[in-house]
Amino acid sequence: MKIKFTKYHGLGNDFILIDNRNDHTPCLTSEQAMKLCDRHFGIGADGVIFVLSPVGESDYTMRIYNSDGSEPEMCGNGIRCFAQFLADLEGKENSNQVYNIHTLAGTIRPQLQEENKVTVNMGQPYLLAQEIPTTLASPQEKVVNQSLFVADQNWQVTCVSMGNPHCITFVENAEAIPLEKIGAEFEHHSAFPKLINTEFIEVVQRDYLKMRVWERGAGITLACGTGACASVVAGVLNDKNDRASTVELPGGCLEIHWSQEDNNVYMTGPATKVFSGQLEV
Ligand SMILES: N[C@@H](CCC[C@H](N)C(=O)O)C(=O)O
Repeated sequence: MKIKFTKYHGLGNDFILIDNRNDHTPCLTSEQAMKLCDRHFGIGADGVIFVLSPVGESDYTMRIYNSDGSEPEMCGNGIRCFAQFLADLEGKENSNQVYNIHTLAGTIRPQLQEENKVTVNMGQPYLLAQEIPTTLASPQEKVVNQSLFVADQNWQVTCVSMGNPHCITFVENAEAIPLEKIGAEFEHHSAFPKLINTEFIEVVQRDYLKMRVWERGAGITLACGTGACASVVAGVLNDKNDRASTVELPGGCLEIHWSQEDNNVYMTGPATKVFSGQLEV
């Protein structure tokens, strides 16, 4: 079977996009997706994203596999690439088109902006322990600045779900965190039944954060959109940063705003096409 694909990235968080608009289910298995993500034996990517037919009132459905073949509920950089891919497919590049995208985290609304940027209404953050999910507090409590023992030391963590789960730690120097050594230990900690994405945040000033991330199912990546949103929410809960903050990631900057008016989190950042090709599976 021959399948066309296009590769995009959002600040170096890279994805293989597949036009699957006529189907309800992905045309590749999770094992096939995992092979395509391999940086030596495949195309190389942090995930594979499928544009599927709509569910309910939505325009399209997004499904994604991480590079290890697991399926997350949502992907922030991925949904900007998804919107840009749709704009390219539909010839809407220079419009302010809004798409209603059905995801496993509910309906998410990306809007095209100028210069390949996309603003996404990422919806409301989930803060209760049962919603993350985590056993770090009783089900109806929030996990804010709570102690977690990982890799032989105590970390003060805050947990936020943007549809997918995040554990955020504020540190003096994000660069100094040995992510490659400790990231997997956070991801697989027994306090997180669905595993966890882990962010380390250095507050440079109240509206500017530096972030490094270990993603569930993908390891260290150059950027994580849901992680940047969750980190700004965590910073507000800990009175570390403003509701509107720039988050600098290894791959570049995202603008995040947790709106006081509607409680939704808005993310603005680029989505860049890399190349197109054809697979034979
Ligand atoms: N890179 C993404 C998040 C992708 C999903 C994540 N690895 C998970 O398993 O939850 C983003 O930009 O949000």
